[in-house]
Amino acid sequence: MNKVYSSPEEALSGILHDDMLIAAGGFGLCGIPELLLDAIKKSGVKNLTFASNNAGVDDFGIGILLQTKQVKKMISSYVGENAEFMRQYLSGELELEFNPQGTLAERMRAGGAGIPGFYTKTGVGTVIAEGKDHKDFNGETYIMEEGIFADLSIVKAWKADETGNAIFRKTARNFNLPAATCGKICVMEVEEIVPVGSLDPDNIHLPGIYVHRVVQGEHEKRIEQRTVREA
Ligand SMILES: CC(=O)CC(=O)O
Repeated sequence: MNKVYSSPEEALSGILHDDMLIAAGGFGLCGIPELLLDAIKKSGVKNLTFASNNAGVDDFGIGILLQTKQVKKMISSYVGENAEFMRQYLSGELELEFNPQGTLAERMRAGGAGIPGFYTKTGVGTVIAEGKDHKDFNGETYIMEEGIFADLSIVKAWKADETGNAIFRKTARNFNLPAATCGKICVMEVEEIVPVGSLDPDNIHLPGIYVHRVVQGEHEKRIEQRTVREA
């Protein structure tokens, strides 16, 4: 089955609609599915909820969709370094569901594994715990967190074969992996698409069975060069 699409717009065709919950990979500014985000921006879909560790910066990552007011709600753990995010949140335009970072990763992993909820000690006694089910296990109190079941996953891999067996690079691996598994459909942009059989099966981080569509992405090195140029 050929999963390779010729453009980010093609890779998302027939999938996007208003009010979607989208799980997006990326950590800091690495491993961001930037071309797919750009295609979502161009599509004009709105009232989106994103589950993503961060909301990018003003002109990169999910930040570009905040500028166009296409995002209704963020489910995130780190929301710094984005002035428009701060403005929209403080003015009440943007909803925010704040999660401890490990809880967010586990919520995505749980959704990908079909697990609707789990108990964690993280957040007990803080605002995070307000309104959540509390339960004691072995004399310790835990709170229940819900798995994330997204309509769509968008992720960025370093290398993948044409069937979506993927390898992520360094820090870009942490959120891309669970984000990829918790959506009904996973669209992946890849820095380098290689022929089936050329990746060592022992080195695959994400089996292609989770990935529905693949599209050629750009090299992160380009971003490093831009950052150096702008510094
Ligand atoms: C510090 C972080 O959580 C990194 C990020 O911006 O995603």
